[in-house]
Amino acid sequence: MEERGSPDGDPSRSLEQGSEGPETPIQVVLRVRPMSAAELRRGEQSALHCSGTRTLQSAHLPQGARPSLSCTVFTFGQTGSGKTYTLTGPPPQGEGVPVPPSLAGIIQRTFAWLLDRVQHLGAPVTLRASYLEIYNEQVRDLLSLGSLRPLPVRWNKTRGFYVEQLRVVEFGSLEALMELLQMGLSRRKSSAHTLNQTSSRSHVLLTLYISHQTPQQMPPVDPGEPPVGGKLCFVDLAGSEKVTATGSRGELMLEANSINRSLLALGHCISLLLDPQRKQSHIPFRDSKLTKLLADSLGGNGVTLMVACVSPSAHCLPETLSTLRYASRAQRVTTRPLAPKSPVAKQPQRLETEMLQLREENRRLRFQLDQMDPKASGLSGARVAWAQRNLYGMLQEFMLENERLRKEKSQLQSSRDLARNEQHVLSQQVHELERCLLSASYLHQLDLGPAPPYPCFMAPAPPCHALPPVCPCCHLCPLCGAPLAHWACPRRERHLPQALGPEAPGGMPLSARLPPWVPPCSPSSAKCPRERSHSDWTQTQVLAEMLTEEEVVPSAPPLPMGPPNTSPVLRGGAGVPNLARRLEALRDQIGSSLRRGRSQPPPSKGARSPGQVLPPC
Ligand SMILES: Nc1ncnc2c1ncn2[C@@H]1O[C@H](COP(=O)(O)OP(=O)(O)OP(=O)(O)O)[C@@H](O)[C@H]1O
Repeated sequence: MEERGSPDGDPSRSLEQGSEGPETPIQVVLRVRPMSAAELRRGEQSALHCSGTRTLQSAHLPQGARPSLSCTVFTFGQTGSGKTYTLTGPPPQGEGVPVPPSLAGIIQRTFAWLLDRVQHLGAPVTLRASYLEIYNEQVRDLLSLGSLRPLPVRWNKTRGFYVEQLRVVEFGSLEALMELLQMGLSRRKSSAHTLNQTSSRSHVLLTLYISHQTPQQMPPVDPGEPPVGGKLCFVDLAGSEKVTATGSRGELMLEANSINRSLLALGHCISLLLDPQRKQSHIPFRDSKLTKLLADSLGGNGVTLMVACVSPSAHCLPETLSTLRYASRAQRVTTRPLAPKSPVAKQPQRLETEMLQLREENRRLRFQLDQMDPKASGLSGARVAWAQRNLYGMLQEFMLENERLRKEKSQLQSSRDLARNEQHVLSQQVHELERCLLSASYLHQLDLGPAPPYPCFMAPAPPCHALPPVCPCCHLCPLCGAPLAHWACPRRERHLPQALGPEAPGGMPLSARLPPWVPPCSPSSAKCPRERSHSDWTQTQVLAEMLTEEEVVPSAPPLPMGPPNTSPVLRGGAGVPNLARRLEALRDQIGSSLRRGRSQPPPSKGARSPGQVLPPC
């Protein structure tokens, strides 16, 4: 079931607003304009006499709708019946010629009264205005800075139906308002037809917004949204017309149809609002733009004044009677005037309830705060203190652990640097020893006899063999002249045949020759004869593996004095132990080679034995 009388049938919207007042009937007044010159010219007679109690007279026309809450004044009636005239008065007779106050329209009179009240009260009031027309079911902003273009009608809970992007202009004087009014009127769509030379072809809504706050104190929610406060809406409906009577054709006829359709929708809503039973149900305010924008006025939340305008002419009597029936129905519609929702305009009872709730909340929060106070006595206070101590303790622990981790990290870094240095030194030593060993083996193989103790063989440093081969014969050491193993020469393939010949003594290629300490291989052995490998020269499997092994880059050094629970990852890789093992193995190998060399008889005169060449490094 939809909310009673809610324009859009949304109950939540009604709940958001303040409490409703007593049901108030829509005020309807009748205004009969005098016979026009055209009517008199046509010889038409006046059909209405404003006398006695049978006819409501214009004398009851209010001096101005007193703006409180949301007020709507709208005029309705046949075309040419004087609706625009009633609201705005006669058009200006010329530049600077003021309209006599006695002829002023409702808008001028209302605004004059309003300004007077504002000045009298001395209250800071902001006045704004918007002005729109509904032409052929399109809403157009008459105060827009650009061209007239259709604007969408939206709806939300707080505002109800509203026109999006409608310009709202601030004004502060009657003259300023009249300027806005004239600007809007000049842009309003009007045409001439048989019954009215300046017939309005659109419904227009002039809305004045009255707020008690200055814009700085309370800016609107969005630029297009009118400020919170009172609202006065003046609606000048386009006149209903019989197309046959007005002789409208083409565009005029289309306009007339649109006007009549929207007036029909308005009449339908009013009929439904009249019936208390049907008022409970859905009111089709959405059927037209006009009913949407008048929904608040008719639906029950504002004060509404309807001015029925009729022509006295007998020629217009059927339309006049229709207007009177319309007015009669409308005055039975009741509304429940409601102040616009405002942050400061809450009801006293609601404020009192809120205050009590806030007091209770305040008391509860104070109690909770007391419970959290460490100085407070009792179990809760002790718990809080315990929690605080624990937190402090945890913080201290974190700090200590942080410090410990920092120290550990620094130790690991220095250990790593130390190990790297050690690895470097060991690498150099291994390198030198390998060279020494290979040179010695080669000399031994060539049977060159004992060699003088060349410095390069006596000590690891300087690493003369590590220098690039600059001598013409690259198999001799460029510094000391000691011969190098043939594979130690980077250009051995080019120089070896010249230096040593394609074959070494014995008719066997040098690379295939066995060193003298190698036991003769068995003829049945599949490996014999074969290309010599490093292992042939070193004769030690471990050494061969180590020499062919790729350099291991340690991920981290071992911890010399590492804590027992240190992660294995932090203890480092096997690079240094490998090098140390290689070094040790090389030393052993060199020693054993020397020993074997010494135990064998010298192969020829002047030949050097490896034992003589290579002292233990
Ligand atoms: N009270 C009045 N006194 C003198 N002239 C009036 C009065 N009311 C209306 N008129 C004149 O009657 C003519 C039609 O008035 P008006 O344009 O206000 O009618 P309307 O109902 O707004 O017409 P429409 O619906 O076609 O726009 C105008 O020339 C206007 O000056």
